Amino acid sequence: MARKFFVGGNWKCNGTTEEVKKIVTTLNEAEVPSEDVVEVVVSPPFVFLNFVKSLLRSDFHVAAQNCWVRKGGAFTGEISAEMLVNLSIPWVIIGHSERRALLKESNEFVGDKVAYALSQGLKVIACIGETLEERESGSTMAVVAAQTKAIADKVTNWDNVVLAYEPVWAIGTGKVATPAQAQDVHRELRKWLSENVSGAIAESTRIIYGGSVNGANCKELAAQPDVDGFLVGGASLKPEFVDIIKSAT
Ligand SMILES: O=C(COP(=O)(O)O)NO
Repeated sequence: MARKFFVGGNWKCNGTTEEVKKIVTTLNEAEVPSEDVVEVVVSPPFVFLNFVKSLLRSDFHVAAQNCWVRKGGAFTGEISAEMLVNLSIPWVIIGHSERRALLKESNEFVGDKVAYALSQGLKVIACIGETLEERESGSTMAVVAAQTKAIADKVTNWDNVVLAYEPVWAIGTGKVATPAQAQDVHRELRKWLSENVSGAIAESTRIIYGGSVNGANCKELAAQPDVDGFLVGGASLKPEFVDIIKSAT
């Protein structure tokens, strides 16, 4: 079965009201393939989430950047899955390497967040990826397999999960993975899903790439058989994000 191409835009901790309006205007005016061909999900910072959702074209969708792992309450600073549901925010990014590094989010904690988000009916972009040190030591697959296992063990509905392979050494560095590097890991991840979950899930689950994707390198990456789309950081704040959406195959 064909997997629908997925292009996520992770705006991270960026934006002012004026900048957000400009980005949304560019997106709303973009001529891109229909949503039967490509699924587009942008993820503004929480403070702009509802604002963007109110302005964004109806064939594009929004995601929150992370959410709390259990019911809301006395968790100062956190955003609960229930709040996202209440605001009809359909997607959430979980397990981003910046959260794993800065806030020491463990594989287990990421798995718990995925489980809770799915239990509340949210769709999850679940992030994994190795550091440069881990790659150079030859432990890439061991690391991403452990990260994937911690997520897979808690997934109750694979239809609502997109797996984002984002090598930490490529995030924000301009050092994009080569198409071969990306395809190698994506193929191994799909094999892992087939051996540890099921052949059908392996076949249907979208595995997207993130890490210095831009308008110039997206086409070659998109042409790889196991690259089902992108999770774009810096370039999602620029007009070239439209070119990346157009790279949908
Ligand atoms: O973190 C990323 C990728 O960021 P860049 O595209 O800026 O490398 N996506 O979630």
